[in-house]
Amino acid sequence: METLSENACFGGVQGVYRHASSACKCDMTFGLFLPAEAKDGPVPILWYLSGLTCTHENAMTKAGAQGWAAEQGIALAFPDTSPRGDGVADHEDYDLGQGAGFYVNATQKPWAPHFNMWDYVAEELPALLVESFAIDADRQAITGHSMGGHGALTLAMNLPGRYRSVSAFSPISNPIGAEWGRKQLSAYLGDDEAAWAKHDASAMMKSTGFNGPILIDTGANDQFMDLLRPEALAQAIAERRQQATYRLQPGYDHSYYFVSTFMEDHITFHAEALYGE
Ligand SMILES: N[C@@H](CCC(=O)N[C@@H](CSC=O)C(=O)NCC(=O)O)C(=O)O
Repeated sequence: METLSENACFGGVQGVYRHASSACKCDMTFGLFLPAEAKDGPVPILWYLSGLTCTHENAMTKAGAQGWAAEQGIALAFPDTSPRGDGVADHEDYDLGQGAGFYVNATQKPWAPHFNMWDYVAEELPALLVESFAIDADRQAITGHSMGGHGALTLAMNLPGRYRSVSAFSPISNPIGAEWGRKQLSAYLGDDEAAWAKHDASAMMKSTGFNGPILIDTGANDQFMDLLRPEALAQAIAERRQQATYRLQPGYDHSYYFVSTFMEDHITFHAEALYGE
């Protein structure tokens, strides 16, 4: 693993690192914020999964998360959103290919050899972080924005016991029922929709749910509302009687101005779960 940068940040360190990924079969870059407490021993970690067009850098520089994480003594992981590089397939559309990995393991050409973001985020990167940094593997939580909110919710519901809490900012909530989802799931996973269900937060909520607290915020003025389909997930939460707080925030859109506004709430929410019994 190569250190690309390390900067003092709120008493801790904001680092950027690159490593050869076996899951994605290319070099991958990620950001990691370690609070001051990590000098004394392993700290809890909050994963932040980013949205379409993002790299590891967008949330790291725009979400305003480090100050709140430093107050709570929590590490923050910022993975990239897809494999990248000259030998990696891509598409001219901004919502397919590089920058749009959708947190699945692709089974279809030309994506299959590299687009394994599920394995990368669920297995490879956690193992690397626990091995290389002062991270407590037993205290993990996950959040994300838009495509990353979809990833956070589906990973949390598919991996019971892994994350103590899950939250999301304007998540893609029903990809089977919207163009932000059908396009990518058919490209990466093929036309058999049975393989899509584990990657649909509303379907997973109906079938499985989450054994822990959930917090979701979406801006009421979100310009992508019809693609996100929050109503499908809200209905599934209600039908399941799942423990959850689902808020529509008046006046807010899909941007990082919205994400940064509610970041304190989300980190406080995760801290309660990460430090509880
Ligand atoms: N290219 C489009 C839309 C891009 C966009 O809004 N991306 C969001 C995530 S959308 C869902 O996953 C984002 O986080 N962008 C990065 C940022 O720093 O804002 C357009 O430009 O309209």
